[in-house]
Amino acid sequence: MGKFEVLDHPLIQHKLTIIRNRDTGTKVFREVVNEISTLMAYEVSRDMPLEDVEVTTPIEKTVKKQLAGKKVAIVPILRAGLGMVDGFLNLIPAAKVGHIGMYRDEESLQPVEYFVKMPADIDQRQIFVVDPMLATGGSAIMAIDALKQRGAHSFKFMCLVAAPEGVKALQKAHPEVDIYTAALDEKLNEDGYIMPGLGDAGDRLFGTK
Ligand SMILES: O=P(O)(O)OC[C@H]1O[C@H](OP(=O)(O)OP(=O)(O)O)[C@H](O)[C@@H]1O
Ligand SMILES: O=c1cc[nH]c(=O)[nH]1
Ligand SMILES: [Mg+2]
Repeated sequence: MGKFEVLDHPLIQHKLTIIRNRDTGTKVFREVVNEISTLMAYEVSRDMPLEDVEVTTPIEKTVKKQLAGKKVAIVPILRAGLGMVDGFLNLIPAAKVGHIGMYRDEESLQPVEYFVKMPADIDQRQIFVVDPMLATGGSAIMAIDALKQRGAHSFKFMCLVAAPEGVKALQKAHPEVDIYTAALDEKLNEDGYIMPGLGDAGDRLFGTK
């Protein structure tokens, strides 16, 4: 079974409370999602492999560490996942970005895929799938299914708010995937929204409601 971690650093908790507030407008919402994503990227990159490298300081020659150059791809689930990309790239600027478009049918709550564009060497990359919300888990599961069909095999999933139902479903469908969230909320309501959650992440990021 992959990891399940709630990244509850005080700065992350504080910023998450700002975006939960219904009075927070689009501009601040977007900025704070970006900031939280950078903080989360710092946490989830803790186990990135290092290698020895020789470096000459002004004093002497020594052997120290550098990133081993493992290839990384960030895959946002559109639309809301887009809000997490720049924050991540702040720390891992050389990462490639793949996009997967998916919306949740309002009646059935089933995800519908509408776009996929991945880097050509996706099968060789450590993939960070990002989406602010893990609700029923349907979108995350279908996104990872789509990536596996294209040869990808190494995944971490990052969200801001998760419902217990979504975590369970994702763990059942893709047990090897590490899941990182900034908060584990209480449950889903009858419309499939996370309680207390933060509302519709895509609409709040892009001002579409
Ligand atoms: O876990 P699930 O039950 O599948 O729900 C989560 C999905 O719902 C939201 O997307 P939405 O369908 O609102 O699309 P949008 O990002 O374009 O707004 C959210 O960003 C996730 O992708
Ligand atoms: O609470 C929720 C659930 C799904 N998608 C969202 O954007 N918010
Ligand atoms: Mg939405």
